[in-house]
Amino acid sequence: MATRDLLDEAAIAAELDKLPSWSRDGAEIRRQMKAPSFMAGIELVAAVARAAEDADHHPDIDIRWRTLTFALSTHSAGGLTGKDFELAQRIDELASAHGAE
Ligand SMILES: C[C@H](O)[C@H](O)[C@H]1CNC2=NC(N)=NC(=O)C2=N1
Repeated sequence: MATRDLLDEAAIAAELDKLPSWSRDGAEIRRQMKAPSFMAGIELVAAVARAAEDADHHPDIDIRWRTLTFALSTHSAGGLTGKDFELAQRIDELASAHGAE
């Protein structure tokens, strides 16, 4: 898959099937999670920030005490691409490692 290409509806549905914690919201996918504590959430956000820099792909992040919401979209392509789903998978791994669910 050329990860920067916009995905069609069938491809988006197939990718979402693999990421049950994520939901579609128009041109974005989003996941909300709860960290064990405020500081654990902040440390998770820092780990996601490092992954985002590595990928040169950056989520929108909302922090409300222990509740974190991550939203992904490829702004340069005007919608969802493979880059969004790759980073979503990485965020899931980091969330598990930080005890967020
Ligand atoms: C130049 C650089 O690659 C772009 O600005 C990147 C940076 N991070 C990005 N993040 C996201 N989510 N979408 C983008 O289109 C995007 N573009």
